[in-house]
Amino acid sequence: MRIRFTKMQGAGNDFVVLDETRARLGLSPAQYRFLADRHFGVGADQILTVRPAPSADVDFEYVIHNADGGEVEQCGNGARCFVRFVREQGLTAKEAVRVQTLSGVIEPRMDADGRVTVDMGAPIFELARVPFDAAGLTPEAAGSWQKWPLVLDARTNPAIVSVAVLSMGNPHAVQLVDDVDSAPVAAQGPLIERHPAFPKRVNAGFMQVLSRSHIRLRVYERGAGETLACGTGACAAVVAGIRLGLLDARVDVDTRGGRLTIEWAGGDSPVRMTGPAVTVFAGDIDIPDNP
Ligand SMILES: N[C@@H](CCC[C@H](N)C(=O)O)C(=O)O
Repeated sequence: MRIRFTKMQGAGNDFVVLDETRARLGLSPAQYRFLADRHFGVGADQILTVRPAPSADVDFEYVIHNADGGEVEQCGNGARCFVRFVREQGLTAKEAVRVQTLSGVIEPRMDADGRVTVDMGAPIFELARVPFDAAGLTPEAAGSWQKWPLVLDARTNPAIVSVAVLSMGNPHAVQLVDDVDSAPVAAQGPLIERHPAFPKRVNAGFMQVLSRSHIRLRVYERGAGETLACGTGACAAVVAGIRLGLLDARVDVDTRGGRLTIEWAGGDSPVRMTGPAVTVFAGDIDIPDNP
């Protein structure tokens, strides 16, 4: 099968974007993995698919697959690319689009300066909804909140890391580090991602606080490995930092791929994320039936 694709990136988190507004492509998990493959396919951290609105109160449906082929609930950097894509393809002229995702409705909006701001909805702290299984774990009080001590792996790496746990529609475990450059992202990331306390796996964030309005962040993403930036990871880290008493309501987040700005007023208010969204190139690719 030959398909048309667009390659996009937001702060270096890169995407293959597919238009299914007219017809479903019906790709299998193996075919998503093929598209994401950096040697045999196009190469991407996630595959984003645009589908027609499933109900009258939204403009589109936004479907997200990780590089490992698994479908997931949310992708923040992808949401910014999504609004640029639907406008550039002539699918809408709206500056703000309401988008149905697996985890609810979000609203990305084009800013006057070319960046995109997304209303990502409110963070979720109920452990069962993250989901996080705290059985046998004792929380440590921190700020107005709590952190959870996790033994990474009793056999191969018995180190204990202390993580804040929350969902931005997708699950996140955020830990504080002194220096993101020397943080053990490659060693700990896969162990946190698959820690048994997270039944749906988790995105593992490593946050260095520079001031109350500025952090540095690396994220080992579920289903994709370390990426140059993770939008929901940036939202989760800032929300965690605010609840831990370390950050103010507006924070610049420096990732390896660029800067995102995150705002959260607390409580049930939505998290707002601002950052870049760039079209890199478009093309056609032959996808094998059984890659
Ligand atoms: N890169 C994304 C997050 C993509 C999904 C994530 N890996 C998960 O499995 O939840 C972002 O910008 O938020």
